[in-house]
Formats: sequence, structure tokens, C-alpha cells
Amino acid sequence: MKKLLRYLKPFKKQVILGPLFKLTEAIFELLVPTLMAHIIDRGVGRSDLPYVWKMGALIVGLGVVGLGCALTCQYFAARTSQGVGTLLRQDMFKKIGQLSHRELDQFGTATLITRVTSDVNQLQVAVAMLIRLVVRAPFLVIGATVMAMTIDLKMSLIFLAAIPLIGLTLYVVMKKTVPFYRTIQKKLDRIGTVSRENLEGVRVIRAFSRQEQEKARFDDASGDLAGTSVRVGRVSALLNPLTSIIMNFGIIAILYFGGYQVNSGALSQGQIIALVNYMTQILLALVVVANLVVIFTKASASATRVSEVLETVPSIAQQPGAAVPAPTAGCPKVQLRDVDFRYFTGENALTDISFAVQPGQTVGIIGGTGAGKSTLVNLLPRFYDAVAGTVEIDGQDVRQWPLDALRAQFGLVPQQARLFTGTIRENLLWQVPDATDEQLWRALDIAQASEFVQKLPQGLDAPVQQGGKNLSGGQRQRLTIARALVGMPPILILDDSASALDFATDAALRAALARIEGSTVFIVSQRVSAIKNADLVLVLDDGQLVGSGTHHQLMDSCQVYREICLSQLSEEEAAQ
Ligand SMILES: Nc1ncnc2c1ncn2[C@@H]1O[C@H](COP(=O)(O)OP(=O)(O)OP(=O)(O)O)[C@@H](O)[C@H]1O
Repeated sequence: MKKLLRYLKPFKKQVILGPLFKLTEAIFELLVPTLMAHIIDRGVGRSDLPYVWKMGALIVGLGVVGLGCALTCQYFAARTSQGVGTLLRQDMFKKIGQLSHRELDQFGTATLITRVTSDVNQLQVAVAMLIRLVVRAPFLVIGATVMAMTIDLKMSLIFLAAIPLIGLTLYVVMKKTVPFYRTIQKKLDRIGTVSRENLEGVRVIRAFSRQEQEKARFDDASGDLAGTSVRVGRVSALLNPLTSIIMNFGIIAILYFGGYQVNSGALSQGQIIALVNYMTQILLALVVVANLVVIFTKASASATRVSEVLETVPSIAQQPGAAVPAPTAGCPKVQLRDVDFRYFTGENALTDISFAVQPGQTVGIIGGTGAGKSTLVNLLPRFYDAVAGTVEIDGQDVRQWPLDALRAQFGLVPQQARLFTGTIRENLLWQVPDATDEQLWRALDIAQASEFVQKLPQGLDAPVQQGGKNLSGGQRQRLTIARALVGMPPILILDDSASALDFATDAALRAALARIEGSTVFIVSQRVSAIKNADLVLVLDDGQLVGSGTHHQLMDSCQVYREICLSQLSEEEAAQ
């Protein structure tokens, strides 16, 4: 929490002045019971109407000025809390953008969303309360006790007995409930995960008629949260009755002992009423203190979660002295030497991978589900770092490359065709913002997408809805291929990105790709037809490179490749 205090710095003025205004309001509030006592004793007691009017006007005046102070403080608190929230969200968003895939995998999307939204909200509430109530509430407790002492020292003993009792009650209730507030935050994450999966996978859920099971999963997550909240609520519900009982006993004591004092003339009726009012003020202030403890406990759990994100050091960062290597004749475009890789979950996803690819070659990567194909291509633009061995581009370890320059080498078509809200043109301009229409149409031509884009009434300016959901799966895939082609990148990676294309379009796409000059192309696919004509075919099996060579070489030498080919093609087709 301490580390986040720096976010208050830009709001120093508000953080200092806000509580001062609130303090002024509290002082006025403390004066009111004493003024009321005067009105009762002098004004009402002696039928002095002008005095009642004068003091009444004074109380109203104090109320108006107090209101002004409270509103000013409220304004400062709102500005500061909103400002701190905005800065925190901006920094978190920036940091999440810098995190490598490893850290993103470790956190998980749902918790990151909860942290940027709900946890930051919690901190905003804490900041507002810090300005509005942290000084005011304890001040009222102490101030009201002191005021009671100035009225009558003996009677104030009742206060000194009641306050620790109320304090003890608050302490016991807090001790029982506070640990739960931390778990509640985690349970919110779980609801986030289930909701997200359901919203994103709504079609699959309906197709498999899994609504009931998913509803049960959601009910389970929300029931779990509700259960904890109810447990907290049950204990917290004791707070008000218990403190009220103690306070009312205090008031009874004031009236009882005060009655004797009034009879003996040591105290006036007005003073008794003032003492009762001070007792009420103390109770209300202590309840506020209890709420503050809850708010700050929640905020401290949120602060830890927010800090975890902000303090995560991205494992993939540009090294000092990183530079683009000078071109060397005969140097492979891509080379892997003895590469091992594992995800944070533990086991090796790739083991001892070595191969070299010459510039302009087309490389096919084939293998069963989970063999490590996507993992392999994700190492090339340094989405992940190898745990052993080296990945080299143009003869230089990717870790020695400036990150931007390295990523600019690649045109990536991921497995899931993701488009962003905007127009087709805006989506195509991602890598090369100043690309001409001619470049865009050329990319669309190669990606076999120009025909359908031409048919759209707005052409390149046709709108793309969130995630591209107004387009078909095949259209989305073609646009993501075109997006990667716009800059004619030196290395193009197509990660199983033709799966939604029919065979004829897939073949036309591959023929068009083969005509591109200069680009080194990686085609990841489970279809033999997609990689058969590649200059180099890499065969992966359970994270190992079990074969590399041309189709014909592999048909003779690699058992796994032969089996894959013969499961999809006839002997004659495979032999062609
Ligand atoms: N983000 C991740 N975190 C943890 N493990 C992962 C992650 N991504 C992949 N894996 C694991 O790594 C292994 C290789 O996965 P990868 O996605 O590279 O396979 P693939 O050959 O591309 O499979 P497919 O053809 O089904 O896409 C699998 O066992 C998978 O469970």
C-alpha cells in the first residue's frame, strides 16, 4: 500500500486541505450541543426569546459554513480519488501492455480485468475516505470526550467507560470479519473467469447444450461469494445493535446520575442534553472508524493485487546495447540451436530443437495437436524466451535485438483470427500506418480477400464490429492474413491460419504466397497439403523435432511424417 502513496503526490493540495476543511466542520459540529445547552438553560429556562433567536441563528450559521466546508472537502476527495484511479488504471494498462506472454499466462486475463477495475475502485474509495473521514472521525471521538469533560469531569467518566467498551466490540467484530474481505476479492476473480468464458464461448455453450452445467458453475462461484459475504454480514450485523446497546446504557447512566446532579443544582438540564448529544456523536464517529477499518482492509488487499501487477518486471525486455545486426551473406534468416522451452506450468513444451532456414525459404511445420508447433513459432518474435539454447534471426540472438526492430521483422497471422473494432482499412494499417491503398489491395489479393472486400458497399471503409463478428470465420482469417502482408515483412508466420478456408482458397493462397519474393514464410498446419511443397518441413512430436527436410526426404526417413501423410493422402498423392 505504501508504494502506491506516490499516486497521491500530484494531489498534495487536496490531500492536505480536504481534511482541514472537514476538521473545521467537525469543530462546528462539536460546538452545537454546547450551544443547544445554552439555548435550553438561558433561552428556554429564562424565557429569553431574543437569546434563542441569536443562538439559533448562530447554529444555522455554523451549519451553513460547515456545509460549505464539507462540500469543499467532498470536492477535493472526489477529484483526488478519481485522479488517483485514472493514474493507476493508466499505469496498470501500460504495464500489462509491457508484460510478456509468460507473465500474462501466469496472471490470467480475468484477474487482470478485476485488478484494473474493481481493485482500483476499492482504492479510489479508500482515497476518498482518507480525505473525508480519517481525520474527522477520531477527532470527533476525542473532541466530544473533551467537550464532555469541560461540562462535568465526573460525568465524563461514563464516556471513558463506554468508549473502550464500544472500541472492544468493534475490535472483536473486525477481527472476525477482516480476513474474509481478502478472500472475497479472490472469489470475485473466479466469477470474472466464469463470466468471461461464458460470454466469449456463448455459441459453443449453446451448440453443446451446456447452459445448465455452465449455469451451475456460475451459481457455484457466485454462491461461494455470497456465502462468504453472508458470513461476514452475519458478524458485522452484530456491530450496530451491540454498540447501540452500550451507547444507550451510557445515555441511561448520564440521565440517571445527571438527574441527581440537576436536582442538586450542580448541572443544568441543557448540559445533560449536551452530554447525551456528545455520547451519540462519539458512537456515530466510532461506527465510522469501524467502517474505515473495513474500507482500508479491503483497500490493502486491493493495493497488494494492484502492486503485484505494477511491480512485475517483464521477463522480456530490451537489453542494453541491443542493435540490429549488419546483413551477412550466406547467414540463415532464422536459426535455432539446441532450444528447450517450458511454460510456467513446468514440463518441457520443446526439447533440443535445432534447424536453420535460409532467406526466402518456405518452412512447413507439422505435428499432432499439442506437439509444440505454435510454441515454436512464438519463440521467433520473442513472445517467450527459450530456457536453453538460442533463437537467432539474421545470425543474432533475438535477445540482442531491439524489441521493436525484431517484431517489425515479422508478419504474424495467429491461430485465432482477431480483428479490432473500426474499419477494414484501420485493421489493415496496424503494422504500416502509412500504407497506400495499392499496398492494401495487393495484400488483400494475396490473402484471397480482395473479392469479398470489393463487394462490400463501403469497400476498405466497411465497418468491423468487435472481434470482427460481422464477418465470417473465413473472411476474418483472410483479413488477418492480409494485415500481416501489408508491410511485406521479411518473415511471415501463418499459424494454422487457413483452417477456415476451403481447399481451393487455401491452395490459391499458398500459390500466391509462393510468388512473394524475399519473405521467409513459416506455415504451421495439420494439413499435409498445406506444407507438402515447402522448402523445409519440420516435424514435431511431443515437443521434439523428429524430422526435418523436404516432403520426399521425410517420406523416406521420418516414420511420424509418413504416418501423418498416409492418414490424409493416398500412397500416390503422397508420392507426388
Ligand atoms: N500458454 C500456455 N501455458 C501453458 N502451457 C501451454 C501454453 N500454450 C501451450 N501450452 C502447452 O504446450 C504444449 C504445446 O502447445 P502448442 O500450442 O505449441 O501445440 P500445437 O502443436 O500448436 O497444437 P495445435 O495444433 O493444437 O495448435 C501443449 O502441451 C500445451 O498444453
